[in-house]
Amino acid sequence: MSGEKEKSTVTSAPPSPSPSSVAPSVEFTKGINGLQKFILRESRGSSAEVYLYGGHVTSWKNDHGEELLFLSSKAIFKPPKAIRGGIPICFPQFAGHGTLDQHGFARNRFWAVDEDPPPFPTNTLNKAYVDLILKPSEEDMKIWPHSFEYRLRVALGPGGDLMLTSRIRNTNSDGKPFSFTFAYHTYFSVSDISEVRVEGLETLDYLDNLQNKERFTEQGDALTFEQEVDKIYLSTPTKIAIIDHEKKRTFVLRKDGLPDAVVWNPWDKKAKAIADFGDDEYKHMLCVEAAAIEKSITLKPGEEWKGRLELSAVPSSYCSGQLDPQRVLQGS
Ligand SMILES: O=P(O)(O)OC[C@H]1O[C@H](O)[C@H](O)[C@@H](O)[C@@H]1O
Repeated sequence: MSGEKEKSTVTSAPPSPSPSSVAPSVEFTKGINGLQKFILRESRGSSAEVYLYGGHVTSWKNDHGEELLFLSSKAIFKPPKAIRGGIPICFPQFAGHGTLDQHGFARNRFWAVDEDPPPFPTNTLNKAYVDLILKPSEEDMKIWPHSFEYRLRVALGPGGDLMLTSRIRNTNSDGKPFSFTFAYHTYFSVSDISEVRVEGLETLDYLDNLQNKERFTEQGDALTFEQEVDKIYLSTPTKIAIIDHEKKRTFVLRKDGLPDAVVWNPWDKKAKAIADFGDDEYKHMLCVEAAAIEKSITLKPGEEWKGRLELSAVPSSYCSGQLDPQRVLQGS
């Protein structure tokens, strides 16, 4: 199959702020190995790519065309392997927290375009966005016997902010509730992991996946990285920052409905053991994953859960300490 354009749609037509700008647009095309993807473009030049396979965001670029997400050079765009990098969706199970395969199955299913999504409360003016939907197949129901509708909207705002909204509804007709755990497994691209600091998680409790999920309390300082890390921070604030000193760039995560945050970097030894991950690539990535893990989400038939993640990348004149938990709680 060729990489030819199949269809092009403009989702909104805002007034042009300058003669050089173009309206936000959404293009449906073929990506790697002929897998279908959407390219979202906003008027100032930033863009994002979303594959139907996995409902997976694989690229997010700022208005200078710089890639902000890490995607492994060894990523395999071939089902049933999940794509290594970008934003895999972990649903209905995070990692091995249950009987399903690692991270559940949403990340390696083909999603469909949601042609007629229920209304969103958020304003879509000036945004390029796409709505996807995942419903379980008969095979899926054999391993997870529940009927659901998972709607995902991926939107790119005029400033280049990337927004993911998940709406998951229990559509069981047998009257049964279901429970799930969840994560937006975001791989951020960083210049050098040893130059990176994470703010917003200091002093919090976490479960350490490298120590039998034992519970510890983080020290008072911002997180820095010198070795493998795989921790689930609990009851985290709605804002977390990843400060990349070398790039002079700060990523800000804002999240809603997602109390936990996983921080993962495999470091050198584990990197070598992951087939679709380059030996040295751990130096250039950090996963900070907005999640709901410690307390699973339970939905009765007809109930819907919403989990939202908003990512922005700003120049690092960003003040250290801005995400002091107390100040975040006070809303400053
Ligand atoms: O290799 P994957 O199945 O994509 O998982 C990659 C990583 O995901 C999460 O961050 C988990 O906390 C890690 O334990 C796991 O190694």
